[in-house]
Amino acid sequence: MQTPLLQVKHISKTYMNPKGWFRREHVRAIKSLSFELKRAHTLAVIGEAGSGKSTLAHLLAGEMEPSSGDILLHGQSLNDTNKRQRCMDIRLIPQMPSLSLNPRQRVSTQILAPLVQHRSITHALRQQKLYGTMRDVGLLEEHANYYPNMLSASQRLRVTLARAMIVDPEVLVFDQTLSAMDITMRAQLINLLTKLQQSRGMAYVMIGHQLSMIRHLADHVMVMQHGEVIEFDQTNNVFKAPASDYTKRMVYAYNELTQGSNG
Ligand SMILES: Nc1ncnc2c1ncn2[C@@H]1O[C@H](COP(=O)(O)OP(=O)(O)OP(=O)(O)O)[C@@H](O)[C@H]1O
Repeated sequence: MQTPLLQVKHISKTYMNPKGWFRREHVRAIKSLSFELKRAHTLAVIGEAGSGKSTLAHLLAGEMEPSSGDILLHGQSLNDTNKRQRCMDIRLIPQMPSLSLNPRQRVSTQILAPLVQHRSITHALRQQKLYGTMRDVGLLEEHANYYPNMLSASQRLRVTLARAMIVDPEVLVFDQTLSAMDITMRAQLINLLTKLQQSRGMAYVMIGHQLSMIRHLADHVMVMQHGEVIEFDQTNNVFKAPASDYTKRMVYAYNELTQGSNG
């Protein structure tokens, strides 16, 4: 059997919060969580506030280490991979992508930033990658010279996507990126992400509650509660027969909304 692209094995994360002068409060944000993700597949992660979704996103992206357990890419533990390579393999798209852009830097500088550390790459190859990636996400070459405030919200999102993709990642993690978007932007993004996944084979982990996006993009849905997985199934099954109370409520509200707007 083929090794899955991403394997998360019994990871846990405990935060130590200072409490008073000498005491520390232990917050177990994630407790023994495991899942697998294949190449060109999408996993949606949903759950109540404080269930550990963002912590999972940051652990996957290597922004902090799990307290225990292991994360493997192509069967190799990310602990054994050097930090820089790891950050290129799994890229995080933040909650408010526009805010992650520097208003005083040109688009080209920001997209190229993750590549700049690679001194071995020639100028010609860098430019080729820059324009190729911009084209892939639907930006024009002339946008390279723009500053972020000269672009629309949708174009700024494309810049953050291009910045993540310039190092050819295997996995993109979206940490509630889509929650603040309007319907038109979401529809554009669904098309773009589907196209990019087909052409590049990237896997996506999508954290958030946008059930319309999940329905269109996700192969599987994972539901978290108190740092644990309470439901994991194919997207169709979750929509047809949600198992947990949380998912039942979400799917019921979604059906009310969509059937209401159709009828
Ligand atoms: N940096 C931190 N230091 C201490 N505790 C934290 C930290 N980040 C998160 N927590 C705690 O860990 C738990 C999980 O938080 P997390 O943000 O991962 O959940 P979430 O599901 O993403 O929530 P939300 O949907 O509200 O963003 C919560 O109890 C939270 O208070």
